[in-house]
Amino acid sequence: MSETPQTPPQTPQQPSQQPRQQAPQTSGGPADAETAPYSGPAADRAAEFTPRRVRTVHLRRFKEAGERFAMLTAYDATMAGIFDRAGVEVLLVGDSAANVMMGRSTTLSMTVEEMLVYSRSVVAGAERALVIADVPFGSYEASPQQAVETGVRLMKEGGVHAVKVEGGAAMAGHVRAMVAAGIPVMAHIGFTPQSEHALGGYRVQGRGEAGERLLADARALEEAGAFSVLMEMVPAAVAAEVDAGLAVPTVGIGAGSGTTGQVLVWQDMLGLTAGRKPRFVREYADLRSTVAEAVGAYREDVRTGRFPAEEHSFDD
Ligand SMILES: Nc1nc(=O)c2c([nH]1)NC[C@@H]1CN(c3ccc(C(=O)N[C@@H](CCC(=O)O)C(=O)O)cc3)CN21
Ligand SMILES: CC(C)C(=O)C(=O)O
Ligand SMILES: [Mg+2]
Repeated sequence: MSETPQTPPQTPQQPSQQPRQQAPQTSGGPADAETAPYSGPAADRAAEFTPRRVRTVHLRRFKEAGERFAMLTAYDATMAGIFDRAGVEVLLVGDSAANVMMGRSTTLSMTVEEMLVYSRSVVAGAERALVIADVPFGSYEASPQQAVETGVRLMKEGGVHAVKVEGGAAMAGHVRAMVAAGIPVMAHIGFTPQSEHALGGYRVQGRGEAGERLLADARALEEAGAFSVLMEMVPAAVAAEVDAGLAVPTVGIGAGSGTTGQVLVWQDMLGLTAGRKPRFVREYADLRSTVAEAVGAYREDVRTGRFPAEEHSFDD
């Protein structure tokens, strides 16, 4: 078990026939903010091979180069901008917004309209990351045509670059139709929160014989044209086997370290989520305490008249 990694994410070298993107900047300044998504010597080297915009083809190159990429949820422009500049390759506008943004107990009530608002916000804040939106429960399952219509709306009105669809081989026809319509699709298998009630709660999927089915689902979705397969709460060995059995990159959450990428909900990762945390969460900060202390200090300053001070006030 390693400690919190301090090094910035590495980006795999692109094939030599690819034109190099922007040369790394050596001085600070506004140009750096556009070309170098994170700072430090390793970042300067990586910037040479870092695309201006991460695309699905780059995620495939991570896998081919034996590299890993990071994905994080985002729901607003401010945080999306910070994550984007920190070098996170993929931003997911997750239907987890129903939980962490709207305080609901499940993702089932998320609507396409709500997803469009969050999507536009994240797209506005991200310059380099690939932005993917979850397709909400009830907006795609009925038919491949319904899935295409919702996917088109998320791209056309939400501005996202790709979508994520929950479900196994049963959704392969839907994925095929979406891909044919020009909608890049990430498939989501294993524990699929939209099916919480059908699955009987928050449970690890793919244990024992179910591991074979998981691999068959992943293969069917890859064959249908999914550019990536995400696995949630799957035994690490099964997830590694699925990754090895596919050409497309995989993403894991509670699926061990054998996937190409990893994803977490940002409020979990930064220590904002109250209460019991899923086993797969590592807290990289304690923002709950940081925010509570800062807000407490602000309130105290207001009460005692220490804020605002002269420098915050205007002369006549
Ligand atoms: N804040 C947040 N984080 C998430 O990771 C997340 C959401 N919301 N909302 C949508 C889905 C739901 N997810 C969840 C939520 C809870 C567990 C959970 O309680 N897991 C337990 C039990 C697992 C078991 O042993 O079967 C765990 O300890 O991991 C897992 C996934 C993942 N997604
Ligand atoms: C947990 C991730 C994979 C997700 O689907 C979401 O945030 O909605
Ligand atoms: Mg989701």
